[in-house]
Amino acid sequence: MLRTDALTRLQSTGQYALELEAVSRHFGALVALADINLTVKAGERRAVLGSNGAGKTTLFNAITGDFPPTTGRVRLFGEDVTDLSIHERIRRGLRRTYQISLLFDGLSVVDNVYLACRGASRGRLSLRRPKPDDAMTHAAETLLDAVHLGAERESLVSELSHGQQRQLEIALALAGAPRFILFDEPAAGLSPTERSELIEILQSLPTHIGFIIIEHDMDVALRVAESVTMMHNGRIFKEGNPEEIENDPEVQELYLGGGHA
Ligand SMILES: Nc1ncnc2c1ncn2[C@@H]1O[C@H](COP(=O)(O)OP(=O)(O)OP(=O)(O)O)[C@@H](O)[C@H]1O
Repeated sequence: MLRTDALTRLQSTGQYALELEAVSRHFGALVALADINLTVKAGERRAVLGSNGAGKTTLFNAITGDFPPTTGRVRLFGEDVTDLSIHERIRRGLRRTYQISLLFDGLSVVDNVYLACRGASRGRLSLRRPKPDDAMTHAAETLLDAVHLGAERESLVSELSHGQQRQLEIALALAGAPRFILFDEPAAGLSPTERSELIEILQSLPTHIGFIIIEHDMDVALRVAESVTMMHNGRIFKEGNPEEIENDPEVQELYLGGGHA
């Protein structure tokens, strides 16, 4: 599962998975993102933290193309993708999970992942009925094991717990060889046990897959990330490793001690 060779190759080229250069996003008079400069190395795991309205989701939207930036450039693995569609960014290995569920409730767990694998493949428009030993079915099952849902393969999504549904969303994001994933608050609403499982799943992702995680749960964020970006009022106000961020007096004042829910 680990692709250390690929990771080493990427890192030795010094390639960035993501580069944001002077990215801003305005909604009318409101400046949701102001002059964001951010780089994330290939394979790096970064947490983006900040209070409500800090601009975290808008940042994700600018990266994916859901709401392109008002000004600035976005580069993915060295390629300028600012003017590319969401789908073209997905084809280049970018994935995202949302705060709201995008699962098909009436389908089985394995069918949800199968459809995601198929959607990410070249033959996605084929009407050919897949054979039972289809490589994509195998890929779907491998992904279910990676998110600890192998035993729930045939369950309907509607029968899963909230935590299991979040795990399934991670499996969907892993479909079709992603290179970089944006996780939007994957721990929201999880029980302590489900959080531990989530941490384990995120820590076990193949090492060549980098990610950014937006997370209000500091324990989850600081345990899965090696670097942290703090946002406030649409700006980056601090970057560091988890220990530096946790011990930073300004961060404690603004975020940890500031009554943030
Ligand atoms: N589509 C939109 N139209 C108008 N304003 C928006 C839109 N999306 C976000 N905003 C505003 O931009 C600012 C940043 O919002 P954003 O959702 O990015 O913050 P956030 O850090 O993700 O907050 P939260 O932690 O609550 O999800 C907020 O003031 C928000 O009201």
